[in-house]
Amino acid sequence: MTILNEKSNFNDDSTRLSWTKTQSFEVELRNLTVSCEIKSGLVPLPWVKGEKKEILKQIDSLRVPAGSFLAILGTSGSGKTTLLNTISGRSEELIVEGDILFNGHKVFPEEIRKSVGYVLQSDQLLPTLTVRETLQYAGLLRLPNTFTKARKMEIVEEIIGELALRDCANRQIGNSAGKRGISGGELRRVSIGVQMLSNPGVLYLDEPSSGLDSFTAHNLVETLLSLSRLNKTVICTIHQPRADIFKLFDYVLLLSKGNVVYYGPTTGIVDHFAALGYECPYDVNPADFFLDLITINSQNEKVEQESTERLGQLIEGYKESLLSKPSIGLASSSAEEMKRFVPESRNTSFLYQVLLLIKRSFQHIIRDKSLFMARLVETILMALITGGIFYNLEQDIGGIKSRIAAFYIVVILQPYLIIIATILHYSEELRVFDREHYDGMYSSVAYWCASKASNLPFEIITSFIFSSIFYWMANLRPTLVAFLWFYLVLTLVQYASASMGHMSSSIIRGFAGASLMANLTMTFIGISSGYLINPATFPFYLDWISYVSMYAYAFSALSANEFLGNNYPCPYPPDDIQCALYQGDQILSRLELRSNDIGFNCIILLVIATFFNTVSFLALRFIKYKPK
Ligand SMILES: Nc1ncnc2c1ncn2[C@@H]1O[C@H](COP(=O)(O)OP(=O)(O)OP(=O)(O)O)[C@@H](O)[C@H]1O
Repeated sequence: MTILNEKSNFNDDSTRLSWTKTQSFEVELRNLTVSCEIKSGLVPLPWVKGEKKEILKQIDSLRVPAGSFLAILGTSGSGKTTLLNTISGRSEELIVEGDILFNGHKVFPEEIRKSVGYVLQSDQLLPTLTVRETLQYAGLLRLPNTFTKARKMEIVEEIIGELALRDCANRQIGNSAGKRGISGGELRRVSIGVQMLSNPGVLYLDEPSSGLDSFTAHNLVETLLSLSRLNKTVICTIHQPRADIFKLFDYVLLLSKGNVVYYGPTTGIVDHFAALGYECPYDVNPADFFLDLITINSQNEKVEQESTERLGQLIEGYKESLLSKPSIGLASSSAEEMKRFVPESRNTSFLYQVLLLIKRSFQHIIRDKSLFMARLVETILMALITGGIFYNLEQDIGGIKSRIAAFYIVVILQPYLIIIATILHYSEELRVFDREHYDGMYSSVAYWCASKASNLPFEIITSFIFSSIFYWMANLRPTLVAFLWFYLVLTLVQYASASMGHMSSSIIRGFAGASLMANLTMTFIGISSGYLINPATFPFYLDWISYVSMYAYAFSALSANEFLGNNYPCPYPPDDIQCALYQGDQILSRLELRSNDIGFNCIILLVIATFFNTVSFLALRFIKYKPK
């Protein structure tokens, strides 16, 4: 592993951040108790107090020396993730009592989050970027702006080398939805690299080896050991490690039912349990042996009682041992390392974040071939199909009726597909946003601006393609001005629809929930377009829908564009009453639209899109989704 041999050469005395000057933290827990509130009832009411349930019970005098490697082990539900989240400042929903100290100073969740790295159990990365690009974007956003771009890239290359990612540096990340990419172990290392780029004093990892084969898991844990030797305190939770992996940890914390059963050097665990009467057989993996010992077996009452008694005895045994007493058996930090911790502020300017995120989002959209091609092919196919159905419309009564039907189809169908594509796109991208925003890489405002700007060109292009094919195939009003209005209206309704998709995704994460919300909204406002039901006939309590329906305004604009002042050849004598059926203004008045003013309808479409955009902005800003 290169990391052990290669000391970084990117010192920069002008900045706090450089590898050799990394401030590593000793992590100390004093009287730490973590509980949650369990509320009864079908719908938990915020003002009703629930029952308090302790998840972690009084963890005291637990010190993890700076630059060491600690593994938190325990049975399922023992509280490993809760502990990791608490000491990394990520347990907002829990009641935390007691103190967390970094280098002897009490720190609060906000401060902790800014100074540590947290590698989630699942890798939230954009699948279309290469390993190198992923780390470069993270470097550009996380490294201090006192570094030049060239220097940031140098640091990224160093990390790629340290994490043994050179062979796959130019390969795309990929995803489980069919996009081939790098292996699971490489994926984990990229996630670690992203966190390393904030130069954290402590690196936390939740089940870093889950889903990896044992060889890859061993390599990964070796990498983590190497990082700790670079003066990073590394703390991870892990499930049943192999014996050769177990040996790599400096310290082990054994948890069962929220109690500490052992905390101390890995080398001392066998002797500690032997002293309590539980000798680990030489041919058994110590991790398996100790985990079995601390598991409550509920197969039947008798064994459950036995295992509960044994666990109680082991917890007491630990409490009475020297290991549970402060500073016994553990190295303490030097005076230099006990310096007051200063939280890092965000490194880049707002404009820089927006421009970088726009570039990245463009890359992602263009490279997401399935979605990009689906959007393009779908637009062309939809234009050809609808153009084919309404091909070369006659100037007679049938043709006039078909024109009205065509406008309804155009304002509903194409935007509907846009909504689905938008939600599909954001359901993936927002998972990455949640992680990066939580990590403090950029502001939600910067992300919102970038996502709006990067998607707009695609709305403009796809609606141009659709309009160019459909308009002339259907034989609509044959003037350039009328075509341009048609294109503008279609662009605006598509933009408003995409904004609605974005809004749904910003409020509800995940494709299923967001598309359900968007579909319901769309069905509701779609019926009031003015084609299926005349808005003037709506019952009073539904009257408002047509005022907020983008489809109603788009339908009005397209109808006005076609019929206003446009008379079709009447087959009857000019003074025949039936000729009114061929006069555009008469047709419009029978449609009883909200407004025949195309410009006014376009402005309202913009207002509706702005409303959706404002809601998505507020949702991204104020609804916090904790990354998983
Ligand atoms: N926010 C919460 N609200 C209610 N209960 C919670 C909450 N967080 C954790 N718990 C409960 O606390 C216990 C410990 O959970 P935790 O996820 O920390 O365990 P774990 O050791 O990481 O388990 P596993 O290995 O299965 O992931 C579980 O019983 C869990 O249901």
